[in-house]
Amino acid sequence: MTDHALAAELATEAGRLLLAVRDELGFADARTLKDTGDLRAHEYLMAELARRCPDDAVLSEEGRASVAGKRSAGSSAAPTANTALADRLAAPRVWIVDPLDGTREFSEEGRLDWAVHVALWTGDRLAAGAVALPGRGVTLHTTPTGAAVLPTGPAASGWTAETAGTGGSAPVEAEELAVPEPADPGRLRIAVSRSRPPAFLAELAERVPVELDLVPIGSAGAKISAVLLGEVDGYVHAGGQYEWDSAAPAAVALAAGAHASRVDGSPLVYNRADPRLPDILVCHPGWASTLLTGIRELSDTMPR
Ligand SMILES: Nc1ncnc2c1ncn2[C@@H]1O[C@H](COP(=O)(O)O)[C@@H](OP(=O)(O)O)[C@H]1O
Ligand SMILES: [Mg+2]
Repeated sequence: MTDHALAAELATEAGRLLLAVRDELGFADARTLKDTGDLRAHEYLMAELARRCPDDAVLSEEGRASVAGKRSAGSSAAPTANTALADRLAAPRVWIVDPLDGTREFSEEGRLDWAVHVALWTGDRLAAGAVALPGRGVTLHTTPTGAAVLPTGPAASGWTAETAGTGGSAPVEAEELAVPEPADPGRLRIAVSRSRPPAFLAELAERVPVELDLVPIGSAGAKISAVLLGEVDGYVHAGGQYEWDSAAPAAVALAAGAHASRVDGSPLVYNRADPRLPDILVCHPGWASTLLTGIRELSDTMPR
């Protein structure tokens, strides 16, 4: 099985577990639902990666020392820890996973904007990535030819008993994903955080020669997927985020021909000692310079 197929399988299966957690616990106690979802998906991904890629390092949001006291419903176990820092920094292959991105939206009944992220960093690049959108029944992922795909057809909602573990080919027909041109070149729809939209975007809207419509969506993975699916034209975030929030969706976005960078235009770099990666811009490449120039002019007021 290729790294791409493995990433897609693990993200999809973790997503199924998360749907089962929603069914099991319901929405009455949001805190328990969020913690249980975070930890069940984390434990599944850690166990599968340890079994199937025992020599690889892993960086998961929920494997940090700072979440060691967190417990899921019905379990007394602490989360499985990430690869030790020195070993991770020296590792040629590092899986960077967010077991549940958009935790808040996961805990809100009816919302589909949450995701599972599985990415592979190989020292200087994102070598593979998958973003499962379990509520929508799809997983966007990279392929060995350097493309990005969205599986389609009857089995698109996941891997079946027949297709899992049968040598790495995609389980269903796959539609190649190519970041679409904005539908209306005079008006860009920009996805932003529901809870922490960057304040500078209002000012950016005054400076760029197009109208900006801000579209609040939860989860970095769901927002970047929305760009690739043509539901919005870009994603701008600043003020705080971590490597696991963007690694997998950035891998898919780059493979789909999108621009994905820091908001100063520099490349997204992963597997650093400090996993903070506070800002990101994803859009069609044709709009990158307009947005980057507008953001650069605001740089005095940008959050650091
Ligand atoms: N200012 C900030 N500081 C730290 N993390 C942030 C952040 N803004 C967004 N994030 C993280 O980025 C992800 C997407 O956020 P949002 O939906 O607000 O756009 C969320 O991940 P998790 O849900 O995995 O915690 C959220 O915690
Ligand atoms: Mg996240």
